[in-house]
Amino acid sequence: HSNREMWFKHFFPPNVCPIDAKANTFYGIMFDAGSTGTRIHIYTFVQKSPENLPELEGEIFESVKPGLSAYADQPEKGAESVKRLLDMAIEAVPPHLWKKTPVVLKATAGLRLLSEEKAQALLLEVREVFEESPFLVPEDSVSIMDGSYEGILAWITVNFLTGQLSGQNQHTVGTLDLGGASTQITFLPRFEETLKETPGDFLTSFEMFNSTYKLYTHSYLGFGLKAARLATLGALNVEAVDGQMFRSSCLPKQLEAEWHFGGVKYQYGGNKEGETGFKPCYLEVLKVVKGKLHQPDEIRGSSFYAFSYYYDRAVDTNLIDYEQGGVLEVKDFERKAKEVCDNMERYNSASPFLCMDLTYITALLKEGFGFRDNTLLQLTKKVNNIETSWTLGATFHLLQSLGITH
Ligand SMILES: O=c1[nH]cnc2c1ncn2[C@@H]1O[C@H](COP(=O)(O)OP(=O)(O)O)[C@@H](O)[C@H]1O
Ligand SMILES: [Ca+2]
Repeated sequence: HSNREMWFKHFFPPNVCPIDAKANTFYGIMFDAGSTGTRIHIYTFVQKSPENLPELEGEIFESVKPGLSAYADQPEKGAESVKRLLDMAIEAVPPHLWKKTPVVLKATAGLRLLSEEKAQALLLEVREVFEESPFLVPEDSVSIMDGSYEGILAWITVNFLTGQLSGQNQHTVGTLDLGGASTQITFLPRFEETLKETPGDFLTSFEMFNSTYKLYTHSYLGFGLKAARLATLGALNVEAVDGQMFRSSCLPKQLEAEWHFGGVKYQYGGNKEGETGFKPCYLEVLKVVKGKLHQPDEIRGSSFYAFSYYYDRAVDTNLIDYEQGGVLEVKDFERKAKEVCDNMERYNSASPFLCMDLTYITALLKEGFGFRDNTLLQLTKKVNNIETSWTLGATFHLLQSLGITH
């Protein structure tokens, strides 16, 4: 007897308990093949009555590094990393539900940046792993996700978890996701002006939970934190990186090191002779973002939920607590960037990229999206113990398309 059945029996005498909790439990498995890692999210739902929406009961989460794109030339090995995670689902889902439990993998910017041929080879190998598993493999179960969906689905997740998608007075919140290779901004415009001023391909209508939302969303490929490092170093889209040394004023003066990303090896280092510190670093980073992003006026006055690398770098610099998260202003990132960049020796034990990363986040928020210094950012990793990731929104969408929910 599960805890849930005990919980029901607390309210109903055993003979009139209206729901067999076990018979109404179902699962969904969603893989996030990100540019820096692959993650499995196993969600448990309970349908308490046929009229109501199913309730999310819990999540099992596990991740591996590196991401699939690091296996660009060894697709079988990439698929093996997926199989190791899928084995967890075999343990977590009761055998009699395997056949009814859908498994889907969606890849993001890491695979978008690979050649079509290499990306397809990886996806094919993963599909074979899925076909050999006991789970339900829907059509198109393994694919590269469209960037606009990445933003929308994360927005659905956050607004579902914070209770904004149910009930009458909906005060939805905008979301900011900063991945390794791409970044997304998504919000529900409130002003007619915003809809008028926004390019058509930044607006997407989306139906979920019997409502239609016309969302502002865009995914900027190449503007993730790690892609931005390469852009700042001048190493993005460079053909022959071998033997080249990429230098930046955002790195410790004496540093010389190697870095692997997306299956490519880069050599990088500090400005041995020249300047280092926040000022020259900010100018370098500015070249990467200035004039490259659409700036909707409406966001200047609103607050946003921010996660992924916004969260990680805020934790690394003690701006927030790892477990609790917290509320920051845009200027807090700038203050930290100055502190780290102007005292690089002191922060040398952390990542050598800490100064560059914080400076990029500052420039992206201020000069990229056009946020104010005092714009509030709610830094969140989990809400009610569920990861804030597009994967939950994607699972709702999947269950809806399979007719499991409405
Ligand atoms: O389930 C999750 N919950 C919270 N953060 C996550 C989750 N999955 C990935 N992240 C964060 O996303 C960032 C990595 O981005 P990712 O590898 O997904 O690149 P991409 O989105 O550009 O493909 C890291 O900050 C990592 O902590
Ligand atoms: Ca991601």
